[in-house]
Amino acid sequence: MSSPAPFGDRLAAAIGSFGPLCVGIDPHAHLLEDWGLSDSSAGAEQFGLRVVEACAGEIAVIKPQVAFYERFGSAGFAALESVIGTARAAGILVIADAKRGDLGSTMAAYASAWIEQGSALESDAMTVSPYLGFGSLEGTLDTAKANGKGVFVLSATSNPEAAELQTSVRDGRTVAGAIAGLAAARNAADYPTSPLGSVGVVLGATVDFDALGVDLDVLAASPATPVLAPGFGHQGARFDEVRRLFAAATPGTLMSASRSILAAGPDGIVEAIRAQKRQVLEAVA
Ligand SMILES: O=c1ccn([C@@H]2O[C@H](COP(=O)(O)O)[C@@H](O)[C@H]2O)c(=O)[nH]1
Repeated sequence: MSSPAPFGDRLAAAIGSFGPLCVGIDPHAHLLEDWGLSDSSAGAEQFGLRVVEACAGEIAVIKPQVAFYERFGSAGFAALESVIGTARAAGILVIADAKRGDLGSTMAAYASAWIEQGSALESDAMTVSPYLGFGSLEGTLDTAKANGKGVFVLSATSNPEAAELQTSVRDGRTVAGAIAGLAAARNAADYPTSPLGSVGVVLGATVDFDALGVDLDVLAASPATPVLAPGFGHQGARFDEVRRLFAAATPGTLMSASRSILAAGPDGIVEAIRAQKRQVLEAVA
C-alpha cells in the first residue's frame, strides 16, 4: 500500500484551488423524475455522473448521499462505485455520506468498505456517527490515518430534532461540544504538522453553536479540525453568513449544498454549480 498525503493536506490543497463548496449528490426520486431519469440504479448512476462531469475542474469535493444509492440494493452500490470512481479519477475529493456507527469491530468492516485503499467503494473520507461512543471510532481513525483518508464525525447536525440529544450535558459539556473537542484532540495527536487535520466534524449550518456548546476556537486551533457543514440552500442557511456562523473555524469549513444545486436540472447544473461557487468564494474572500 502506498502512503498518500493525509486527507487534511489534500483537502486544504483542493480548497485552495477551487474554494470550499461541497456539492452533494442526492438522487431523490422527485429529482430523478425532474431530470428525465428513471427511479432506478441506472437513473441514479446517470444523475451522479452528470453532477460529477459538471464539478470536474470546478469543485473541490463532492458528497454522495449513500442512502439514495443503497435503496437500490446491489445495483445501487454498483452505481455508486461508478460515480465515486469517476469523481476520484477526475481529481475530485469524495466524502461518502454513509453515517456509519457501530461497535469497534463492526466499524472496522465499514472503514474497510469506504476508506481503505483499493476497496470497491474507496472514497477520500466518510461520515460516521459517534453515538456508540467516540472510542468505537478509534480503529476507523487508525484506518483513515494509515490510508491517507478522512473521517467526519457527527457533532451538531442540521436537523432540528437533533438538539434534544446533542445538547445533553455531562461533566459540564454538551455531547456536541465533547465530540468536537475529541476530534480536535485527535488531530493534535495524529496530525501535529498539518495545517488541517484529517478528523473532521459535521456541524450543520442551521445550528446555533453557542447554544449547542461547540467551541469554534477549539476547531480553529492548529491543526485545524475540518468542518463539513450541510444545511446551506434548501435547509435555509446562506453562504454569506458563513463567517458569522463559523467564526474562527471558517477557513476549514466545507459548505455543502445538495437540493439547491440539483434542482437546476441537467441543463442548468453547470451554471448552478458555478453560481453557488461564486457566492461561496465571495463569502470567504
Ligand atoms: O447534519 C447533517 C448531516 C448530513 N446532512 C446531509 O446533507 C445533505 C443535505 O442536503 P440538502 O439538499 O442540501 O438539504 C443530505 O444528504 C443530508 O442527509 C444534513 O443535511 N445534515
